Amino acid sequence: MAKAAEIELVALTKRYGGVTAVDGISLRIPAGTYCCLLGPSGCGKTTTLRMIAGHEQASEGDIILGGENITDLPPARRGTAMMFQSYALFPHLSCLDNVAFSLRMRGVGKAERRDRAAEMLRRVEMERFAERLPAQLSGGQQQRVALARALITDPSVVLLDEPLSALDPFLRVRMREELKALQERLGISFVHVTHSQDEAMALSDLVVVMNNGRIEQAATAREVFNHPATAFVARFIGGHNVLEVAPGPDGTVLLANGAALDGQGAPARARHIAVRADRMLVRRSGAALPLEATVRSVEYLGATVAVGLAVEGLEPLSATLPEAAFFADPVRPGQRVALGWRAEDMHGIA
Ligand SMILES: Nc1ncnc2c1ncn2[C@@H]1O[C@H](COP(=O)(O)OP(=O)(O)OP(=O)(O)O)[C@@H](O)[C@H]1O
Repeated sequence: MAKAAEIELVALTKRYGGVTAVDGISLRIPAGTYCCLLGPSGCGKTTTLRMIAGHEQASEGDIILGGENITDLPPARRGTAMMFQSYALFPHLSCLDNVAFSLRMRGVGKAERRDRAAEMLRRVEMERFAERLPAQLSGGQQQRVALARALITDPSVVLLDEPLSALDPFLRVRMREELKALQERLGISFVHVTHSQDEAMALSDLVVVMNNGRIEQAATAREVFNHPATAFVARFIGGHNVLEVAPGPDGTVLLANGAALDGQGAPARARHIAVRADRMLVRRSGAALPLEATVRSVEYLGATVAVGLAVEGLEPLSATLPEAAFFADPVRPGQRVALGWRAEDMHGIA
């Protein structure tokens, strides 16, 4: 087994002509970490992954793996292995031969290749399918074979480019659990590119939120959710209301519609505040809360109910209420309500 190793990206940059796809990012991924690169389309996550894999040459900066500078090494000599979005299995090769393929390229003899490939298939619980062709497998099974193929070179890091996006929602959640369990069992790092917030939150020890070729925040999922570092992160991660604010008199903050709030929880230099949707307080109109809102929408989600709210002069807001709390005193679209939040639930963002 390869040893788990720390990855460090140092001021890593990629330019394509005039386009800066990755803009001087620095990041440390400790050995044995499940790390998700999360961000909207075009933010540079795939380019970052491809630079770590060696499929893309860095324009500037360094990639250090286990203390070794691998920036200019060819892909096969880096100690990384990539699993592609479409799995890229060879359609004319059996599962076993697909898994053994890179060993053949390395000149490993046939008997050893087959033994090692069979062992790898066993590890992903696919040994029964060894002689099948990829087209004779389900999406989830193909993914396991692709994983076995990535793992056979004994990498210290597995790189996964949107590995779950081709799967239906049920299978996606199941394979997500499998990926996490496998990573924990192997003890090596997985670096996984996704644009799905749920996926990143569910899997990651380390969530790296990217935007415009830069890292907006790199932290645990809980830290990102509870203390989003920027307004972009708070909006992108979802589940938050993000509002512009300006400093008001006597330590208050002013919302864009002029309403003054107790500024506790928002530092004086905060330009935005974020409040989790599940921390919003929605009461009967006239209750002692600072805002009056109109209910725009009510969406029943099972465990919770999402209430869309409009406050004059502010961006649309949302509140997530536990099912029982909502139905104890339900509101309907068009209804006026009082709205607010506890000062300690308001998070200031510079
Ligand atoms: N080969 C290329 N030539 C020119 N520009 C490129 C090339 N590859 C990527 N880019 C640009 O670099 C930027 C980052 O692309 P990248 O594929 O890394 O984004 P991404 O975050 O992975 O997006 P997606 O989720 O859509 O795959 C984009 O603006 C993209 O258009």
